[in-house]
Amino acid sequence: MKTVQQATYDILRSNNMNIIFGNPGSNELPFLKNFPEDFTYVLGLQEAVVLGIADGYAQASGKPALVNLHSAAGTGNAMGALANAWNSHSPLIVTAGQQHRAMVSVEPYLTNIDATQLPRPLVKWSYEPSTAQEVPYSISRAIHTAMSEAKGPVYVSVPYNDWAQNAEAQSNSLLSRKVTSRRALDATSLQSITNDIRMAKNPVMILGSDVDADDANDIAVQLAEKLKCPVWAAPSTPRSPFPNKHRCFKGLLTSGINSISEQLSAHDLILVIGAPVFRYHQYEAGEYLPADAKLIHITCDISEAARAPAGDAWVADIKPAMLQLLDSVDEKTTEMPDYRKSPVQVNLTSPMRPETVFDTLNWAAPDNAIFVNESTSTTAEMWERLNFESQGSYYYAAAGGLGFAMPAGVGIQMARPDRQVFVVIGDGSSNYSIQALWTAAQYNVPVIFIVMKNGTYGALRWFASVLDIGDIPAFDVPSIDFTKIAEGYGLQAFTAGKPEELERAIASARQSGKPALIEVETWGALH
Ligand SMILES: Cc1ncc(Cn2c(C)c(CCOP(=O)(O)OP(=O)(O)O)sc2=O)c(N)n1
Ligand SMILES: [Ca+2]
Repeated sequence: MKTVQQATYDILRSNNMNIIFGNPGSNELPFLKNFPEDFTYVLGLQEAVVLGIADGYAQASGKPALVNLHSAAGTGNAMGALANAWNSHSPLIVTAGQQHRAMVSVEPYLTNIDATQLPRPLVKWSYEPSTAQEVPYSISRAIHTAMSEAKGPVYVSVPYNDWAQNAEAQSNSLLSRKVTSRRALDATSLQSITNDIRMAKNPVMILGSDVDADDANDIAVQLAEKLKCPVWAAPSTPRSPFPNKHRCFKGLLTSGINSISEQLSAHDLILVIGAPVFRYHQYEAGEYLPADAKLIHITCDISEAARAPAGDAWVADIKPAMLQLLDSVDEKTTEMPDYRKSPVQVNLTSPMRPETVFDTLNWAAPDNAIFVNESTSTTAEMWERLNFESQGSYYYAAAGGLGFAMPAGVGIQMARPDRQVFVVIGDGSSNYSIQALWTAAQYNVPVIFIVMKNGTYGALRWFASVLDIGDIPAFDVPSIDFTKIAEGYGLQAFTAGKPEELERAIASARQSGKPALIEVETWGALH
């Protein structure tokens, strides 16, 4: 007779989930007892790190990831990271240990009070099984829910005495289950969209992270070349849906209601695929669409479709829908868009400008490098100067929650050992989950962290100017030595003040095959 713990590990095995990302407390120990040889436990020193690593791993591998947190306190620490995972449709099965089933209602020490409420609304499903025998069924349901489009995190709270109970023999039926959801556009919808595209004189495509998540960037290129249309990445996109040096690519769409309408005012058809309409940032009054423009929205997420403020939406899985469009639209006879002007080389000043850092990094990085961005005031320059040419080459915090990039970089590098991962992060953002450096060192995950040290919360200074706030006492973050912090966590560290120093540090880090942190002093408010 299998225990609930053994039945659960069998379900994880049958779903090819043999890594557990976690940080344990006493409630989780029975789940980890006699830890199976064929599983790996990846320890993060704080739960935002744990969930961030799992998020990066799940996004870069396309596989569901199992997270194991400690009761309410652990779940609470992970909520910021969960907001990012929710917005990036990351398939995370977040489990948390609950107190002993016999005394939960008494609320003893380490109780996860009203456990299923805590992670809402940032999970697709949240459950605490009513009996120990339900646990394997709940874990199986959690995996298939997380993996069905739109993918997303789920939460299961498990009382710690459940794991040693006997599982139902018939729970073995869960091991062979496959749940597949691959929804294409029905014929009528496809016909309607194809007609609108045929009638359009000047279409534009806005692409989002779900294009990259569904491995459809190459289809996006074929579609853009067939339609001869410009392509923008959706505002604040957390992944790169299109090669950013392609002649059709025009950059990151702006993020104000009115500014977006102005930016797209020349177009009579706006085709949005794999992104919400839209992830606005600073509020601006104005029209959601340019006059006389029609918006067509194809998304895998029914909530994105329902909440959009304008346009017509179709819910379908991204790759199947794009293949149908590619097959059914007519080739346009207009001219192909021109390449964007190449960015000018910025004069070498000391300290380096971000542009100089990015040009140097782009030169030193291998072609299929992966960049994880959390240098919030330099995102535009990054999109201008780094190469996001291949699938899965760029990641960013989908809910804008800082503390994503360092752990996600570790998870992405674990998922993609064949590609070099660079985390490019501000000196402010570096403090939100810096404990990820320890996990990189301990598990020898050779990610390279580049800290852009301008001594200030640069993006907040920009936002303050937009909102006409003036100065506030919470802008500057001077006097942090990230090399000492990195060395304290067991990581090799370098400083770089000039391009040649940055090149040398990157080369040394890559030759070592070990993780490294490079602190780069860059131009900022304190200069
Ligand atoms: C968890 C969390 N806390 C605070 C913020 C607010 N915030 C903060 C504090 C930013 C400044 C980041 O500064 P940085 O040094 O990392 O990068 P830049 O100097 O390039 O802006 S950007 C931003 O949205 C946030 N997004 N997420
Ligand atoms: Ca900064």
